[in-house]
Amino acid sequence: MAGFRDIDRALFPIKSITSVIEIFKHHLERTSEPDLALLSIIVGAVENSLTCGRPNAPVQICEPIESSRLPSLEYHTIELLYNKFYTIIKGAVDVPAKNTTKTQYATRELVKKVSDAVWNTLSRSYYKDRAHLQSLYSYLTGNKLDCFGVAFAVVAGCQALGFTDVHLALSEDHAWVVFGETSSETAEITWHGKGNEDKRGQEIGKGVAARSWLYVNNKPVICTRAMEVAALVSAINPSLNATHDAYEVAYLQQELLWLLYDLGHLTKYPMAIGNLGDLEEISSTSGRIPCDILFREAISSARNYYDNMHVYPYTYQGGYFYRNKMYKEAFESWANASDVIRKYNYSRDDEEIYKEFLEIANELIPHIMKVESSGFSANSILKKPECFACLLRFYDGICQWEEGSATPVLHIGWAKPLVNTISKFDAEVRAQVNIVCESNNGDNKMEQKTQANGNTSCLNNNNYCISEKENRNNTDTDLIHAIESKVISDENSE
Ligand SMILES: CC1(C)CN=C(N2CCN(c3ncnc4sc(CCF)cc34)CC2)S1
Repeated sequence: MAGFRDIDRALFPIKSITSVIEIFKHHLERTSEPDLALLSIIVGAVENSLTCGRPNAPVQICEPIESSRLPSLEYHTIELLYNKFYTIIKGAVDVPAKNTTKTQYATRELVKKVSDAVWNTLSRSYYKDRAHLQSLYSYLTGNKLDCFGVAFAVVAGCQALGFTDVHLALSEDHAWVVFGETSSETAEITWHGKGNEDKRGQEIGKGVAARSWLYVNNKPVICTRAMEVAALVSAINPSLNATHDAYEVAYLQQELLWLLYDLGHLTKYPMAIGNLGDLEEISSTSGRIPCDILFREAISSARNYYDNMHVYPYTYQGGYFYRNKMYKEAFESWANASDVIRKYNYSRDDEEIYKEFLEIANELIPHIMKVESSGFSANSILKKPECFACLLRFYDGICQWEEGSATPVLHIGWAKPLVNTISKFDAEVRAQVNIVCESNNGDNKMEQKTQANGNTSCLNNNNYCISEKENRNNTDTDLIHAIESKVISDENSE
């Protein structure tokens, strides 16, 4: 058990954000094994005291934020919780006496036993999606964890038992572990979504599940210990209520993400870079790179390390452009997000990303069209063929996502906003978009990623073209044809 080092002890009682950052700095810079349980308990306690604390707690006003006093966190409080965690985990697993010479690797049974130890000490029934259920502080004081929190607790438990080979694996909406001498073993350790039977102990989806977005085509973020610290920092939730954040918690999260960024621990973690971008957009840190660069770095990370199989980096960027009324750029980001999802088959485990695309298609894009078609300006996106091309690429990606899937994606609720949007572009603008039909030799979707000019809308002798896959053998072709016939009939009526 790593336990408390003197330096940690010396930093107690924790009275300010700065001292929390000092403890993280020490663990990240001076140890090979940052203590996941300790760090999670500390940030969980700080988050809890500032977001779920007593409503009439004394509010410091006009204090410099980093030194604003926290409700003091005593060393013995944290030590009690830390030892409670170790006792729970140690009690559930009889680990063979440490063999000093041979490194002991975890087994599937060991991982399952640690998962059971956490699982069986959770409250009987509680609202699993509530905020502030991600930390070991929540687990140890309230017996409640969300699905990410269970996965994190299992990895922290394995670390406490001395298994340095057990690491967190993260997709965009799920978490599991890798372990063993070559980290090639995988195991489910938490549940996913609502009403799904958990698959704890099983290997990660090999079959049809492997082609769903949920498992990111076997390109998950495989964490180091420091990236597991980045995951717990990303999971910090500053929300006070539906409309307000506790700004001290947001500041702590932002400063810790910059600490991890500077140490290089976010390089292969697109979502953590995106989270930092969101925080910087809200409140930029002077002397730091701007948030739009962070969103671009997240995309580069996903393209360089995860074969461009992650969607969220593009929706982080698209959301930023949308909030800042950069609508042409937003369309490009969303079309690029759609180019990722088209490579997958839709499965019922993919609800989260389905909701993301539904909101873009049926809320955000219609809002943009409304705003753009109310004022008349020569610079309007309705005059830009490249915007029309991006929208077609966006919708086409969703159609292709559905192709070959057991579960349908599109329904009539999608068609109305879609046709409304398309028909806002005049015929002479639409005429400038060349739909180039590309023959693909019927490879399944994942292999198509290396197509000649891919799916990007490109400038081609003054026309904008998007590649269109031939031999669409799918009912959704009707949708494309419906759009085309609608667009053509408009032409005839003009
Ligand atoms: C563009 C967005 C809608 C904005 N926030 C997003 N997220 C917020 C932060 N998220 C995350 N941030 C860091 N690490 C992880 S690991 C994970 C899967 C469950 F373990 C999710 C997630 C999930 C995605 S995507």
